[in-house]
Order: sequence, then C-alpha cells, then structure tokens
Amino acid sequence: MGFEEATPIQAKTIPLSKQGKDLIGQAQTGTGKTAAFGIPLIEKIDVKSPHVQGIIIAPTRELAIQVSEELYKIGMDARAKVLAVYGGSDIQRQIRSLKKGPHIIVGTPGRILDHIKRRTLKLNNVHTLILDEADEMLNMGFIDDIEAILETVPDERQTLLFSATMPAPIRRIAERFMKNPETVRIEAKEMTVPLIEQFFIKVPEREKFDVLSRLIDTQSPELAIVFGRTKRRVDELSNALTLRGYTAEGIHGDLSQAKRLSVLKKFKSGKVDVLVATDVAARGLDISGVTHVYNYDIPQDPESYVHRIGRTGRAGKEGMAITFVSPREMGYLRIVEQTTKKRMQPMRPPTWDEALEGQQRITMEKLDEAIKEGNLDEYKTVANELLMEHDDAVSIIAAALKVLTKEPDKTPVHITEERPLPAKKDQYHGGGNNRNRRGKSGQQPYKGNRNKSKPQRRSGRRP
Ligand SMILES: Nc1ncnc2c1ncn2[C@@H]1O[C@H](COP(=O)(O)OP(=O)(O)OP(=O)(O)O)[C@@H](O)[C@H]1O
Ligand SMILES: [Mg+2]
Repeated sequence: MGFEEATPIQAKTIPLSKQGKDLIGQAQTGTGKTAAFGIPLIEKIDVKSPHVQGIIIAPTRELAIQVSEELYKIGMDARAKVLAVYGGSDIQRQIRSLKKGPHIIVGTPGRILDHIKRRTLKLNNVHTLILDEADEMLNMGFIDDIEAILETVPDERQTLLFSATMPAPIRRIAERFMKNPETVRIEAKEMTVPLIEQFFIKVPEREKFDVLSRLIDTQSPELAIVFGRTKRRVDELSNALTLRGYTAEGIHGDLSQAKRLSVLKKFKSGKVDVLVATDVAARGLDISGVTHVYNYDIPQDPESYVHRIGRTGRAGKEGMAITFVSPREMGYLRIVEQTTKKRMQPMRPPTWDEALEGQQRITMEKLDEAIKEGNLDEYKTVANELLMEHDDAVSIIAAALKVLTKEPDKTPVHITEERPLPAKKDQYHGGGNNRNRRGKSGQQPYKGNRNKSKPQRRSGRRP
C-alpha cells in the first residue's frame, strides 16, 4: 500500500493485538487506526474456513464501505474476503454475498442486526470484534444494537475499540464488554492534530453565509467540507452555495443511499468542491485533498468538533479548520478548547475586497500556468489585433482578468436562522461526554439535532 513505516498507534497496538489482548486504541484523527486494527485482523483470518471470523462495526454506511475497502486492500494478498453490509442498499444482494463465505464483515449496527435476525449472518465463529469510532458506537443511540450483536458473538473473542476520542463515561461502558482491556493512547499534547490550523470567527447568525462565501473566495480550498447543524441547514447551504456559483452538494441522513454515495463520489473526484454535511460525515471518512473544514455552526459537543476538523490534516498533510461562533455561543467554544487542549485563533472575516483579491489571484495563477504551458500561437493573432486597437496592454490584461475572474457573488440567498445553542455552560464543564446519562434522566445533555436516531430507536435508519 506504499506505507513506509508504521504510525505510532500502529506500532503500539499491532504487537499487543497479535497477543490476543483486548484493546482500547485512542489516537488522533487521520493517524492510521484502520490499518492498526486491520493488519492484525487479516493475519488472524483462516482463509480456508468459510466462516465469518471478524466483524467490524462502524457508525455510518459510508464509513463501513470505506473501512471494508481498506481491509480489502490489506487482505488482498492473503485473499481474505471482506463484505460490507449497511442499510439503504438491497438486502437480497447482500444475502447472496453473505452466502459466498466472507471472512470479515464490516457493517452498520442496524443492518448487521437485521441479518442476524434473518439468520443470514452467523457470528458464532467470530474471534475478533472491532468497534471503529468506539465512543460513537457506545453512546446511547447505538448501545442497544451493539449489545444485541454482542450477544451472538462468542465470549472468548478478542474485542478491539478504536477512536480519536474516548470520554471517560463511555470508556466505562466499553469496559463491560471487554476482558482486562489495555488502553493504548498515543500521548499528544493536544487531542487534535498539530497539522490542522484552527481558527474561529465570531459572527452573528445572519452574516454567516456572506462570511462563508468570502472565505471560500479568499482561501480557494482544494476540497472543503462545510458542517451544518441540521439537515435543513445542509440543504439550504448547498442550494445557496450553488446559487452563488460554487460546485457544492449536501449529504445527510434523509437522502437516499444512492444519492449519498454519488455525492461522496463526486466530492472525492473533485467534481464537487464543497461538500456540505451534517455530522454523518464527521467520523472516520478519509478523503484526500480536503484542505479546509468550515464549521458553519459550532458543534454541540467537543468530540464532534475533534472528528469534524479531523477530515482535514490527515496522514501528515496540512489543513485548516474555521469555526463560526455566534456571540452567544462563545461558552461552547471555550468548552471545546478545554477538551482539545488547544486554543483556536480568532480570525477576522474577510472583506469583499479581500475576496476579490483572492479570486484575482486565482485568475493570475491560471494565466501564469497558461503562459508556462505555451501553445498560444492560435491566440496571438487576436492578441495583436487587440493591441493595435487599444494600444494599452495593461487595459487589455485588466479586461481579460475581469472577464476570467469569478467576482465575489452577492446573489441574495435564504438561510433559515437557527437558534443559538442554549447557554447552559455548567453542564459541559470538565470536558466529559455525559451522553450516556441520557436514558436515565430523560434529559439530553447534548441537546439538539445531531441527525441521528433517538436514543432508544432500533431501526436500521441511521444518520
Ligand atoms: N503507516 C502508514 N503510513 C502512511 N499512511 C498511512 C499509514 N497507515 C495508514 N495510512 C493512511 O492514512 C490515512 C488515514 O488513516 P485512517 O483513516 O485509518 O485514520 P484514522 O486514524 O482511522 O482517522 P479517524 O480518527 O479520522 O478515523 C489513510 O489514507 C491511510 O491509508
Ligand atoms: Mg478511522
């Protein structure tokens, strides 16, 4: 796969994993946790056996697919068969694939459970169970499904949990499912990757969209992800961005699976430059070329922030994350900073002039490139004509620049205002994630629409 050396989490967990130990592996986003659990799992697979031996559970369909693809690559030489099962796709086809004797299943909880109930998936020969994004998998929205799946897996299994975040209350739940788990944490000063530059912009709700447009104009990201709080938000933002001339599309849980996959594919191939997403795209997705993450809305909990901005700055690359905070939400910003142990730098919103400058620079770069490439003979006759006519080279070039530059667009757009997060500061202090108390108290400490199922729901529909 072209890897030259193990990343720290791989170096530390692979030997322990090969000894058969239960592990909780925590390391920053984009540092190779997939291969950290994938390599030893592949080594343990008996390819001559027709049974499912390893199961990996992931919180979203897109992540399940991505992890299965990475496992497929790792296991290609060993001829290990990997199958992804997830909701929103034809179950009959999955059943046919399951009959072909895959060794490793990667799936989302609802669909895995569905197959278990239909008896199309048997886990009684599973020796390794892995929860990717373990803290997310063990929060109240998923725990029932996970428990039900665990009941069908032999007790003498090895259990591996990986995530960039592992709040203490969730870790305590996790330990119930494990045998003397060893925690491997890559000690870092900060929870986020140092390669990600982190900024915040204090901006009133109604000004956010203009600020976002100008940021994109001045920073000209290669690929950018804009995170919004709700599905409506995502729809409105992607429409508004399109109106202003950006190639943007949205992804969230109310779209059909086919649409979700096609949007992601277009984004990966660069046909779409701006992906607007709910937290459905916050965890685990590994898309190269994402240079900027914009949090249009500050996330409701610090873990979500860590994962969202972690979509950039992966595998040694640099990235930039900019978080919009409405004045009343400044308390949340501080709580995020306490958890990540990293200050975000304040940033001034770019002005219209700066946005124009940014766009002019892009045009200049394009012209520069065209000059270097040469091959301009077919245009030189016309160029000379223009020169004869106007006798002023600067005016001609300025006109060319003007025609070629995408000026900062002021097309009016409608974005429904979202209420700021409630200012219940004290609940969040200590940086801990207390989502697991939801069920008992009837309260949701992390209140709001995280675009995922309600705590007790068991259906296969996920973010
Ligand atoms: N040893 C390695 N050397 C170089 N690149 C690697 C190595 N291991 C993994 N990678 C690559 O690094 C990228 C990030 O890996 P991966 O998605 O596993 O990160 P992660 O730690 O799971 O992040 P997240 O917390 O966001 O899920 C992938 O493209 C992967 O192929
Ligand atoms: Mg991962």
